[in-house]
Amino acid sequence: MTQPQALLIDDEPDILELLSITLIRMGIDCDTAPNISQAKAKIDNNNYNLCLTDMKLPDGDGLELVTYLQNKRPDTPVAVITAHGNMQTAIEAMKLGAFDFISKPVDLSSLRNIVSNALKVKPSEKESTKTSPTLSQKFIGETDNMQRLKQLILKVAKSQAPIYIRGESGTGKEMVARLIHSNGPRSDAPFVAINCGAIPTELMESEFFGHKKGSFTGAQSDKEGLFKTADGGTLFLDEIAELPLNMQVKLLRAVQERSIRPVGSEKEHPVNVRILSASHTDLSEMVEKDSFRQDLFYRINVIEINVPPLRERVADIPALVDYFVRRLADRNQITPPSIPEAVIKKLQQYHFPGNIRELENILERAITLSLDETLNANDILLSQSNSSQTSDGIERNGMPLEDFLEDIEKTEIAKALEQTGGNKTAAADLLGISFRTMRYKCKKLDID
Ligand SMILES: Nc1ncnc2c1ncn2[C@@H]1O[C@H](COP(=O)(O)OP(=O)(O)OP(=O)(O)O)[C@@H](O)[C@H]1O
Repeated sequence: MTQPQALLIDDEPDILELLSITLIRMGIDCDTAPNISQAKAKIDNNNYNLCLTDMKLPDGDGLELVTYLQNKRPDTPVAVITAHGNMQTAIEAMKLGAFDFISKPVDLSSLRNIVSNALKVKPSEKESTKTSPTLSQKFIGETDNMQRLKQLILKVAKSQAPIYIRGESGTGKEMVARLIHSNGPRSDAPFVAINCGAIPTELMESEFFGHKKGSFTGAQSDKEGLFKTADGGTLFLDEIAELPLNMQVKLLRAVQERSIRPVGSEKEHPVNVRILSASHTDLSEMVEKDSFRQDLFYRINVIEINVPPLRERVADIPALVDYFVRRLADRNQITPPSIPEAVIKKLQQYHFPGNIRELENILERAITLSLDETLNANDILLSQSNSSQTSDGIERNGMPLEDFLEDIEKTEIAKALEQTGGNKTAAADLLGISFRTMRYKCKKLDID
């Protein structure tokens, strides 16, 4: 196998030497350039496996090279070297397509991580939505917006940029995060998902960063946090809007410094994780209301991905139904029932507040209850709980508004819990609220 080749661009000979020595020790051939014009000439004539560029060069800035490479050599990963603390330039470079960034003074172990991840990036001709098995077989959707989403997943999978995935409950945000991980250079390392709304506030810091034995009552032994578990891989922060403000500060620090400090420890530990996050609430609105930190939002939202609700891609319903029915039949060891057009029509007219997860649940219930070889439109039970008719026809009868609204809330929650067999997470999805809100409301309204 031929040795990989890297182009290093910096006007400071000492830095070029440090970078070269580190990369040569990793078995990489190094070529160097002191400015943008020489770098461009070399890029034109060589197909490098990796470029590393300083941001401040005598004849321009590194962003120009990032753009140049995106156009000329889109398969060559480029990482930028930024002045310490200059997060803004690093984020701008990643938005333009840089693979990752490293700040000065260059930390050699971070440099080695970035370089080895960059060398694992596969060129795009070998990766397309057709050839990626998980994308073509498990991520169902051929409508234009889903095709664009699949292309975007493959593109961002190659970079290390933090991604924020936005979409209603049950649209497939976690699936998108898993696909970004499995199609990228970290795919052999762990993917760790955390639901930020499901961790009790008092345990959050220890869950994220770990703790030392004896650091608080109940800490009977050292514990590794989720950042450490995800080391080398991806950490997926689901429902990030649920993070309390004090944890937002700590998360920002960990993301910025790329290191963590377990509760009760004096020492910082470097970690190498890619952060993906998701939420069904509008984080930018929360930033405006001061309930989400702007600096954290800016840091995690380098690239935003929107997952469309199911009602905006009804043309995908037949393929999704086919996929889920086969999967459910396989799981239950039965022959998949046939699906008449009337079933598809009924589903396509529904508004799916719980999106794909709700579709899956509806089909599961229908298959479990129906004993026929053909699913009947009557087997498809659709929730009324989110329809606009909910409070129509209900008389307030002089009841104070607050009590009246509580009554409605209680009824709707009870209905959703009944539909999901008492599963609070699924019921929260059906109602379009977070698990944490669900837990809070159940407690407040005295629902078991
Ligand atoms: N395009 C798709 N093709 C097939 N299955 C899908 C697709 N999108 C989502 N699913 C399935 O739908 C279910 C819900 O997806 P997922 O958990 O990723 O949604 P989510 O948006 O993260 O939900 P939540 O907001 O509750 O965290 C999962 O079982 C997932 O496998």
